Amino acid sequence: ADDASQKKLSDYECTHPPYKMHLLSKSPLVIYIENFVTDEERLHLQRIANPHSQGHFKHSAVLKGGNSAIHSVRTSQSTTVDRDAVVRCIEARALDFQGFDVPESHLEPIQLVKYAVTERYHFHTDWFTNPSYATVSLGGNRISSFFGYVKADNITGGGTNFPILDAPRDERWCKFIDCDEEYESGVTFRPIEGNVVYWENLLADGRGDQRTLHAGLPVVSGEKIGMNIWTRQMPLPADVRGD
Ligand SMILES: O=C(O)CCC(=O)C(=O)O
Ligand SMILES: [Fe+2]
Repeated sequence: ADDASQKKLSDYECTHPPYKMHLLSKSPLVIYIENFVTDEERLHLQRIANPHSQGHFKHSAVLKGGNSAIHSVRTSQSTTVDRDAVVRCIEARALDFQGFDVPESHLEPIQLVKYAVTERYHFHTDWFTNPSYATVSLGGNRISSFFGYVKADNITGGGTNFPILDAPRDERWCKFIDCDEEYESGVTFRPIEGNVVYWENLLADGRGDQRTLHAGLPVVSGEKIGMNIWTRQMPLPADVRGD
């Protein structure tokens, strides 16, 4: 099976799916994107995250600390994935989406996050609140985030809640956000495979935007695998990029 998937990878050609965007908020900028990650890519990510089915997921974050406005408690497990042709294709899409002129060197390695039943990620911001994590030599702060759903079949719970965002009123949003949530609870995105939420983390002056506070709500049943693609203000050190 490994040979088969290796062979398939050597014939692989990067093509981008016709994803569909919906503007959720102009300030902070939040864009919901349907079908940003294809089924083939999702299955590939699940496979490379679990090379020996034991999993490479760890309870410690890659860059831990500093990125918490309130709590950084995360019971989920995270891992980065090797930059193979499929991963590069997703990276290229994330760069193109941001207007073509973000250099590849500003992208952190794609991070996958896995949640079993009851696991969650408490309220936090993706931008580092501790300036020592966001120095020029470390690539500065995280200008933007893509959070996508790589695996979420038969899941209950596990939405992504942004408590400070205003919930949109049009019913067509109810496909993507939990419309049973109280208006005061902000916006909770449903975990829907292939879709991603994109947002900008920093204000125009470079300070972190508190309104991007969010949490991964506890998974009630099923398993969830999410994907983070973070873009920095400046190039990352080569060893962090893994080049
Ligand atoms: O799991 C989620 O819904 C959100 C995860 C998240 O915010 C993160 O990994 O930074
Ligand atoms: Fe986050």
